[in-house]
Amino acid sequence: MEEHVKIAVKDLNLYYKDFHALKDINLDIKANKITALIGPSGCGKSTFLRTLNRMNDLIEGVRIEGTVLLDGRDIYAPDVDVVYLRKRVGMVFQRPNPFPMSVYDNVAYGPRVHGIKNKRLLDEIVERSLRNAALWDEVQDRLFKSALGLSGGQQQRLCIARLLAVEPEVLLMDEPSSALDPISTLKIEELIQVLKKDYTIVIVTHNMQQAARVSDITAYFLNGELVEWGTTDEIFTRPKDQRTEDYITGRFG
Ligand SMILES: Nc1ncnc2c1ncn2[C@@H]1O[C@H](COP(=O)(O)OP(=O)(O)OP(=O)(O)O)[C@@H](O)[C@H]1O
Repeated sequence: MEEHVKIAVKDLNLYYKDFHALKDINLDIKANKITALIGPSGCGKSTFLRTLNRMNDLIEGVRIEGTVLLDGRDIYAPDVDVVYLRKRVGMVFQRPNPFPMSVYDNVAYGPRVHGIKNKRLLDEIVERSLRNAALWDEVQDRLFKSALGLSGGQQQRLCIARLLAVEPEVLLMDEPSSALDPISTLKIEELIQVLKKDYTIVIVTHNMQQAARVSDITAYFLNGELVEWGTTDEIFTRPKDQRTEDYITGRFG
């Protein structure tokens, strides 16, 4: 069966004023797979991730050329509703950033913004989202307490629950466990594995073991170029490009 390409990136270039940060990127992001973006610091992984839901639009002096097709439609077309795009393609950041409000209100925030007022429906969404983020058992007794009282790992899963509550299709994760301890990291990795059944996931990681453990597809970036991409198994055992080999064997980066 042909795999569905959820996001097709074609000839993508991005400039921060005069600085050419992404160079002719071509990549297919497959539905219900986990794609890991790896590469040394400053190679453009986060910049690339942000092009997938137009988060770079918020940065002054950014110019983008090329196309990013989500289910075949260009997300940079002039008629695209960016708020709706970011609901479909949501993002989790490096540091957990819950809102300074209760656990419940954090998760209900998105659905409320999208017009859901019914209390029973909101209760259902909050519980389902927290369960799907593997957090329900730990917070069901403190739903109305501040989210800022949760541990870092719990806060990050809360941010994932907040994202799931608006029913996205693609989850972008920018080093989601880099601020967490090893046990919380493991929980996030297990969660990501479960979520791929229902979502398409793109994860930036500094940690090559993490990429090898969690992802199906790996893309190696260097100096704004996508050097190569393929199945994680291929990239880690039979890379085609010497530069990839140097990086994954730890000779560089
Ligand atoms: N807002 C900005 N304005 C100008 N240059 C930027 C901006 N954001 C990033 N850059 C530059 O673009 C390049 C790619 O940065 P990016 O953050 O995407 O890399 P990265 O691979 O995610 O790095 P890291 O792993 O350190 O987070 C870097 O040279 C960076 O300095």
